[in-house]
Amino acid sequence: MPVLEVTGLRKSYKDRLAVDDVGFAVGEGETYGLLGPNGAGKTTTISMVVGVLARDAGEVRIDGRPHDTASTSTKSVIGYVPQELALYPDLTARENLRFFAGLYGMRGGEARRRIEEVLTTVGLADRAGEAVGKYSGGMSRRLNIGIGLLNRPRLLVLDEPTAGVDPQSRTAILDNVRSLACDGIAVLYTTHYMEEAERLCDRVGIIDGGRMLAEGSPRELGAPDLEAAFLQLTGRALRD
Ligand SMILES: Nc1ncnc2c1ncn2[C@@H]1O[C@H](COP(=O)(O)OP(=O)(O)OP(=O)(O)O)[C@@H](O)[C@H]1O
Repeated sequence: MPVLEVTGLRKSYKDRLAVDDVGFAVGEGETYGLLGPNGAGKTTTISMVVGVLARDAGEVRIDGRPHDTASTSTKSVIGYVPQELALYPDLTARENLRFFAGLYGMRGGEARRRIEEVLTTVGLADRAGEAVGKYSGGMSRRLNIGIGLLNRPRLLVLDEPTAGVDPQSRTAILDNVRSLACDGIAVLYTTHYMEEAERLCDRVGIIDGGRMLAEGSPRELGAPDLEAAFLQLTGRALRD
């Protein structure tokens, strides 16, 4: 059974149909990339998957259980890393993690241990005592991923985690995602970097105008690469 199963997802903003009959599944240890240009419907899709946005139609199942904005038991197994950073700049990385651990109901020794584990995972252990306001964009994003990992999610959802970050952090983030998938976490992430999706994803879904145009492994879709596949499917270059 897949960790995440999405069927017939639909969402309109007033009269604009942003997501139209989108479906896909992500299994344990699998990395699934949702690929598409700006405005394709990626953020709307994953917002409904994590349950921060109500859908108009369709179904989301986590480990076979129905999931929506009101589901607390399934929400607790999802780690969500939004595009917008939600960090307190005056607090250190460790203090930020402590705050979010508290929101997850983690306390005392359990919280302290998990925070140190997460800091090591995202490669910030030696900078954990610094105020986050002094962090680079890439380091902040890594901390955001750390927050998403605090409650040991079964499904980690990342919205454009490498957009606008320095090359060193980009590599660190990609290595992180790879090793999380090796640990059995299902990873769903959005990107418009074709080359990154080719390197990282077991499967990708190409979305445009709110519709899933094609789905498969990068090799299956490669014509000869994903960039060309997108061009073939839509008649447009991805980054125009
Ligand atoms: N809150 C909103 N109100 C009205 N329209 C919206 C809203 N959010 C998104 N849209 C529209 O819905 C469509 C899909 O947007 P969405 O943000 O899901 O795309 P995206 O693929 O994530 O793009 P990006 O890469 O720019 O984040 C776009 O046409 C967008 O303008």
